[in-house]
Amino acid sequence: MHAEIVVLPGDGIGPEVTAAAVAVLRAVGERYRHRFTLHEHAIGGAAIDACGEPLPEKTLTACRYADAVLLGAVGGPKWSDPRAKVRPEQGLLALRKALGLYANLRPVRPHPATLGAAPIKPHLLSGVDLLVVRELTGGIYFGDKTRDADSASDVCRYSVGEIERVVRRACELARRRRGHVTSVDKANVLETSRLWRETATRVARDEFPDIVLEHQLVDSMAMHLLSRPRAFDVVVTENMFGDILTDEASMLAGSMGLLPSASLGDERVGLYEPIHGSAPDIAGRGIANPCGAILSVAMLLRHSLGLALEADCVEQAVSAALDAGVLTADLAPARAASTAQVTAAVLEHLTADCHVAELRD
Ligand SMILES: NC(=O)C1=CN([C@@H]2O[C@H](COP(=O)(O)OP(=O)(O)OC[C@H]3O[C@@H](n4cnc5c(N)ncnc54)[C@H](O)[C@@H]3O)[C@@H](O)[C@H]2O)C=CC1
Ligand SMILES: CC(C)CC(=O)C(=O)O
Ligand SMILES: [Mg+2]
Repeated sequence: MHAEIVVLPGDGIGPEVTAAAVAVLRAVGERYRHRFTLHEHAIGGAAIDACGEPLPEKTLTACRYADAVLLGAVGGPKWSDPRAKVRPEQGLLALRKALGLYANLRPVRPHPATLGAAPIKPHLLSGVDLLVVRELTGGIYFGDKTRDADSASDVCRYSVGEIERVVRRACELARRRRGHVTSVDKANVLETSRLWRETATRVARDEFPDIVLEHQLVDSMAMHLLSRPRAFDVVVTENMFGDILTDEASMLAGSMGLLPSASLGDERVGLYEPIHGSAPDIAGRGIANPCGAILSVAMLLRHSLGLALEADCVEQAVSAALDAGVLTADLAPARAASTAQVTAAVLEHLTADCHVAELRD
């Protein structure tokens, strides 16, 4: 197949992990004879430096016409002055909104080789397989903001339609999994959460009678995620709660650097990025974990290009590299491999022993 893919490396470790992901994408193209045409564009701080804005028109136009977008991360101290008029993060938020990517899928599946890196008892982690579906284009990140000398405000707003479509997406995904959805809100305090809960209940009852829906308040959910993570299948929640809970959930896997994501809407184009940020504390040292970015390539192949076998293959190659003990410093500080070494190990397994390869050849 032929696909046009826009690559947005961004800032900090963004370009480092994106280079790894692109190497894997190119290897998949060569191995299975697909023609992936890659177009690199600027976003975030890099775009502010190049042309004064975090999401240049040229970048947005390229993304609109692409089959998929692969992104690293944006932001960093260089652009974080509180008085700054433009911020790298605005570019990413604007891109998600412009492409209508309202459902952010963040799977969490601890790998046996990284259980030791998780600050959680291993017996709680075996069998954990959860999928957080985070609403991505509404809520407090997108509400009106005010600021004067001694006060500030951020408005959190959700419409029924915004809640319905993401809950529907979560229920559809649950149907292909274990049929259980946990909707997370703060309905004991927030009006937006009361609307969220009412809407989720109605959508599940009327359209998904086969799905078991439960509700959980976000504060206790933060605890349950760590104390009984096996209890969850699909978790659906609003934008900010999902952002925070998934960084927490990354500790089930052992590192923020391991988790991928797919941001989807109703159109074909999807945006694929690791859940982590630009990690300024380790940027430029060649030690970032590229697995979250590489696994985002697997999600891109599966969700935007319909290449499920190739996606499985990438996931198997990452698992094989982890099994072989090729781990970056976030997972194995005492015997750390570099970003390049982990990428090389993934590429080696991808071409050497991917069983899916034989199936298709
Ligand atoms: N999607 C995006 O582009 C996101 C951007 N950000 C931005 O990133 C910047 C830094 O934010 P932080 O709060 O420090 O969050 P962060 O996710 O960049 O880093 C948090 C911690 O995790 C570590 N870490 C993250 N990714 C890693 C990887 N692949 N390998 C090894 N270690 C990794 C970092 O070294 C750091 O100690 C900020 O400007 C923030 O706004 C934050 C989250 C998402
Ligand atoms: C705009 C981003 C910085 C928000 C975030 O932390 C994320 O999407 O994970
Ligand atoms: Mg985040």
